[in-house]
Amino acid sequence: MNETKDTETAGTAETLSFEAEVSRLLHLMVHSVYSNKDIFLRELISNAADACERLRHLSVTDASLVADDPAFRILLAADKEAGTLTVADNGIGMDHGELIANLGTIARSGTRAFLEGLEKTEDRSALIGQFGVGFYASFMVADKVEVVSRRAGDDRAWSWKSDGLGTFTVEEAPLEAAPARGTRVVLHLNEESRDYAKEGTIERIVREYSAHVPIPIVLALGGESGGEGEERQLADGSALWRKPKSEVKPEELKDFYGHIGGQYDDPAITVHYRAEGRQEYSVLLFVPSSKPFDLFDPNRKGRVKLYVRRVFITDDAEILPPWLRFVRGVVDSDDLPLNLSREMLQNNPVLDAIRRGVTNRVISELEKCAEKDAETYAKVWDAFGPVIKEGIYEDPEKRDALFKLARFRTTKSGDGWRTLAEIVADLKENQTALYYALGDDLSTLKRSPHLEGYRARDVEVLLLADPVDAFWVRTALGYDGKPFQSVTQGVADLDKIALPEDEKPKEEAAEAGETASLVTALKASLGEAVSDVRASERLSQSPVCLVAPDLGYDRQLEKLLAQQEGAMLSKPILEINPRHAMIKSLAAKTASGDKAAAGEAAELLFGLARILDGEAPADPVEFSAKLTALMTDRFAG
Ligand SMILES: Nc1ncnc2c1ncn2[C@@H]1O[C@H](COP(=O)(O)OP(=O)(O)OP(=O)(O)O)[C@@H](O)[C@H]1O
Repeated sequence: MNETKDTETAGTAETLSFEAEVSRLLHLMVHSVYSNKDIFLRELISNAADACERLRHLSVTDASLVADDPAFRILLAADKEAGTLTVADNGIGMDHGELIANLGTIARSGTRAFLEGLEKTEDRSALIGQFGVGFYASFMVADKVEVVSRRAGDDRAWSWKSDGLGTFTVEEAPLEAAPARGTRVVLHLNEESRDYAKEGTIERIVREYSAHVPIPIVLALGGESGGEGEERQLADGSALWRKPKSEVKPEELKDFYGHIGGQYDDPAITVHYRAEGRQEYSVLLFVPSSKPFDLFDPNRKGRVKLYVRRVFITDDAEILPPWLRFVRGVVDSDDLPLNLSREMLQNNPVLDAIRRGVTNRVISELEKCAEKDAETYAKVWDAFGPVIKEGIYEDPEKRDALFKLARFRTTKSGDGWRTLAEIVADLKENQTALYYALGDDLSTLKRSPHLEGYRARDVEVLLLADPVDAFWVRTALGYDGKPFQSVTQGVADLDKIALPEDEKPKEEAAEAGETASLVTALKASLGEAVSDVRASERLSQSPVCLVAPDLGYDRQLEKLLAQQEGAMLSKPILEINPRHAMIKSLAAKTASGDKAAAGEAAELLFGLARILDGEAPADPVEFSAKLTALMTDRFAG
């Protein structure tokens, strides 16, 4: 942020610039990328409710903060004449520094990622509308926004103003013109948005999006904001999650999900229950149906809010493990103390029991969905599978349960998904391992030469293209007694699995003796570049491929570790296909004493194998010189 002035000066306004990314976001808002502008109000009401809940929590230890005005509420007021809409709360408020930091930069990682996502995606309309972008959404409907805020317990108030065009001003506000506590946001509606100054419109939007925020919402009738005028309550602020399941309607759940999840999609799974017994708590959680943008944010924080007897405590209690961080919602305990300290969050047996109970319940709800509603589950897996799989290696205790939930693309799945149980049920006779291929993307993986021999024998191979796959697959011992084995590592034990009759290679392999002389000649030529050269079982069409030694890591995993940790790549093994016509004649030539042929071909074969592995030949200049010479022989003259 580019502060032109950073001292707190009463009476004079400081003009500050928005952080560059906020300006980009505001530009999008002003040119309204959202087709549904109504959502701005939900964003402001959500902020107001959060501010009230944060103060309610602080007041547990300092009751004086709310002594003057103990009833939290959100007040909406519309003024048709002036074309303004006001959203006021008596929550925690913001001081000078907070106003600048919170309303001048982008605080949430999701919004930042949303912006990046928008720029990368061609089909913007599919993304827009599902995600809220917070306070800045105001600029879709307003050409000027004023915020006056007084932090609870402070004796100064501050005013923030902006037209959303690059800068904002902050100055001290006279106390008589500021709320006694909390924040007032006044939107000066633009020409096209005057409708939002009508009471009917406001009521409709609140009913649709915000009827279940846990703070009461009132509408001041006749444009009176904060005076003695008439008011109508639009929402009672009761805690939806505390109501018995049978009394809650699906629309109410969806509305609450919007508030708590910050998204506008429909939840795929709703988990609503009350735990009774040793610990008593209410749970209302949602599995979204689309991916939030900060799913892969490195801090991997969950978004489950912890309440104690309806008082919001924190969204930092890590109720669910990081691999369930996509779940949104509320857990409200009857037993925890209201003034939970940081230490207690970390070491509290009640909270630990809640964590265990809620995690197990979410897993079993996912299982239930997988069994009963494959279509919805496929959506959930599509969006969150890569995250759930993190649990396979982070939480060994949950591994079996997660293997049940896991779905895979395989050489036989097409666009569908296969479970490990299905794959195991279809193992071929004598197949002793579950084979997998690791890579960056599915379409390259599917065409990998390493799969040829497996395909020819109709052996199913898991295609693992998520970055997380490399990690769990090397720690998982196996499934149902079958180890996981990479198709690019070690000797492919394929000779024990029968080839279907009509798939048997029509041409016999080169004589073993001829192949052996070619192997020796290639080894001599390639020297230190490879750790070994050998005849391959796994190839049926391609002449060569590279594999990793039996011990150590799979080739893809090695590359990943080399990138991330600078680890050394081990020398690969070059496998040659003794049934390939070119290899056969090269072998025959070598065996009959033509040593030069193998020497000439070695560099080209090795280069080819590297290209098939997604790499450049070790010496691209040498490789292209040799290839050019060959092509000249073939095509010149
Ligand atoms: N009415 C308010 N009272 C107090 N603080 C507010 C208010 N509105 C916004 N803020 C502060 O400004 C910050 C930025 O708000 P914004 O709506 O852009 O994102 P956010 O609310 O943090 O996102 P999320 O809705 O995901 O929590 C908030 O985190 C909060 O600290």
